[in-house]
Amino acid sequence: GWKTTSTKKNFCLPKRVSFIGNLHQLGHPLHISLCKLSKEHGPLILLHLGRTPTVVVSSAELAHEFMRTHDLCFANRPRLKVSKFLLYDGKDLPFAPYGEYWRQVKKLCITQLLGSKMVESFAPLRAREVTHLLRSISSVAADRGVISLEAFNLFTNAVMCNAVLGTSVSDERKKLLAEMIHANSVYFAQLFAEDYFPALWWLDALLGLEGKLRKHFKRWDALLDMMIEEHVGSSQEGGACFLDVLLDIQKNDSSTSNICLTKEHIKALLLVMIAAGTDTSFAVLDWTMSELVRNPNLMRKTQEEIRIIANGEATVREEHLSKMHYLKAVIKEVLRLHPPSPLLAPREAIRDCQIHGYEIPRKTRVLINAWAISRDRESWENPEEFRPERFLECPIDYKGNNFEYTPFGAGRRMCPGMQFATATIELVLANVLCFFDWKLPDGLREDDMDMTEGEGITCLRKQRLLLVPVPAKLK
Ligand code: HEM
Repeated sequence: GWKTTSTKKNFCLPKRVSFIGNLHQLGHPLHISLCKLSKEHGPLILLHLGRTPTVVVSSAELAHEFMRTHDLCFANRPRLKVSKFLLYDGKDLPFAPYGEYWRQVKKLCITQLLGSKMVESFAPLRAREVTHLLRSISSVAADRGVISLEAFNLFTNAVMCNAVLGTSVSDERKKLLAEMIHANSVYFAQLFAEDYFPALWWLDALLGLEGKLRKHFKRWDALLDMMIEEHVGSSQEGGACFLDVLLDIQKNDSSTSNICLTKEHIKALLLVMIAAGTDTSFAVLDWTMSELVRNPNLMRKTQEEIRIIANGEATVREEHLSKMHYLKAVIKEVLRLHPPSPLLAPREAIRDCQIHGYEIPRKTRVLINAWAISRDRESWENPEEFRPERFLECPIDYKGNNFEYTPFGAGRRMCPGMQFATATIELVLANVLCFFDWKLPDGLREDDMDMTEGEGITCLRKQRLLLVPVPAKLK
């Protein structure tokens, strides 16, 4: 049960109805409804989601407690039904329980798969996919047509798949993957009865949810088998991809690691890499284009910087990016107002822990509302305003040391894909903004843009943005 400590601090408990607890108070999107609750009840609230006690953290100071001071205590993830079914029961990385397997694979990601050297080695691949995207935008522009930002989703997917599998993916497969990744995101946001009322595990089956999840998993499993088979049977161009590294470890050929990987581990890891890397990076592109089109002055300022630095070259290259301070500030501001994972990923207390005098028992689930924190008036001036300049004026960044701003999380469970993601995002934005001007389709005004968020664990716009690309007149 919940105890208060000697200082007798009581948790802020929104009034709850017996049995369902606070589930009825939660709306969509979850981070916004939790933000409203925390405004009413304080930055640390305890919800009873069914039988699962869940703490919601909504201030920078408390985020620091959970992800820095007591990070080890909260380094576990809850064992959710969706990860049991879709991620081969936690054989992935994001939902792997805290322990030796997680530690080894995380190390592998940081030092090899997603480390600086590997990210650099993918530069030609990023350049190739950017050229491919620029060509498809050009052909739309030549017909004075409209392009859906879905094209940018296929781009992030292509970069990720290429890095994972070492080969290009057909357009047809890209579309299939984009659809399956979106379905994952929706399943991860879904409330399954078993997660909140373990005794009611059968209810998910009765409601047909479990059947759908199983079917979805079977499609993934077959696709992953096929991708591995195709990879093993083909000769590779270029350097090592993620799958090569994993297969080497499986054969025990690698001297750098002593993890024991089964085929299921490999499939789980491929699945999360492809999914975690695609949707989140696309979300940043989606919101950046939306915010810039809505703020034409900022769009102009961003383009001016890029065009001066690119200085008439045929493409913007990675060497140019380090000088593009305003573009980097735009991306930071997008990650502040629209963090792709607004509640980070759920954590679970490994043991009892005391935070600010509150006793938090083992197994309590923890949600860090990064969305609410990066819009908190305590930390940010005019937080609702899209103003990239704020990042030119302050040294705050997303590397996990500023707890008022943690779009990639912080501590042991922090995202290992940050560098991979920013390299991709910066390059593609610099290019599409350099070579095209972007307008809304006829009849739509900036003020009419629908900025509502859609469903799913990754926060994307509800409506795909449609834009008219116009080739830029470069001097
Ligand atoms: C803009 C893009 C991205 C954002 C905003 C993002 C955000 C996040 C967040 C918030 C977490 C949870 C952190 C926590 O619990 O403290 C996470 C975890 C993770 N991300 Fe990312 N991510 C992005 C791109 C990527 C990419 C490109 C990859 C790799 C392919 C990736 C792989 C992972 C993995 C494997 C984890 C789990 C880490 C663990 O549990 O130890 N992410 N990410």
